Amino acid sequence: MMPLLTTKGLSRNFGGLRAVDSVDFALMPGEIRAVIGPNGAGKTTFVSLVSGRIQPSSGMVVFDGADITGLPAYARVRLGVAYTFQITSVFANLSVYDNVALPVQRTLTDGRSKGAVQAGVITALERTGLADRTHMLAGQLSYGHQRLLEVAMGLALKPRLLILDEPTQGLADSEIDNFIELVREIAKSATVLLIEHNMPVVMQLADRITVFNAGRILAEGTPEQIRANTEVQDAYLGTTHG
Ligand SMILES: Nc1ncnc2c1ncn2[C@@H]1O[C@H](COP(=O)(O)OP(=O)(O)OP(=O)(O)O)[C@@H](O)[C@H]1O
Repeated sequence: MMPLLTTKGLSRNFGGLRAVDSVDFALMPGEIRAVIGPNGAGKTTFVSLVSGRIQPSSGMVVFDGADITGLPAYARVRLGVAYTFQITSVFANLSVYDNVALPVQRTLTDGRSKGAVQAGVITALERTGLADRTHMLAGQLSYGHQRLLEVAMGLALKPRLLILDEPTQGLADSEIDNFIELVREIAKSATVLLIEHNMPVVMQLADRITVFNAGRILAEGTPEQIRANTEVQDAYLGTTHG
């Protein structure tokens, strides 16, 4: 089987800092992959390079066999790479429905009819359990529901690869259980790449784990392999992440 996504020698500098340093990475179709690592390890920079939110200093990104290095984020969305927008991009004074519909209207210019857009938005809201809140203002949703709204915004783009950046941060335990079920459901039709700090979530959800440290991949493996890896435990010592 061919990987859905690969990176080769992917690097990104910020001034003198090499935030992502020559990363070779491969993701198989249908996988749920968790990216973990201490604060400042380069996780967000790495997934931002994959999504096209930022561009690399060197190296390449290949999606489904095509070199997508240099393509802007919206062009990658059209190919099937969606990144969940941080909560700051939820428009509090727009309806839940419009928050999901707008990214679709902005990025997918594949001649979809209004009805098809509408159906896609409703499906995404149903899958995330927000269908009975479509007309509420997004700002009236609870924090947990706003985080689900971000996922709905990504899902409505019908991604083949859905990238989630710390999706469970700030959720209550009961919300986290529902979230785990949601991601398993999403993974039936898409590949999922998530940055996650909540270790029980990572251990329950991930098929494989990639551990970043100082801009590089320190280790990669199944949850069992990563749990038993003393190098990984050492990398976390002295860091303050919860
Ligand atoms: N836009 C930027 N300008 C300058 N430095 C940056 C920028 N973005 C990230 N960095 C630096 O790059 C390094 C990696 O940051 P990044 O956010 O990718 O780490 P992370 O693993 O996602 O950390 P966290 O778990 O805290 O979110 C850090 O030292 C950070 O300060």
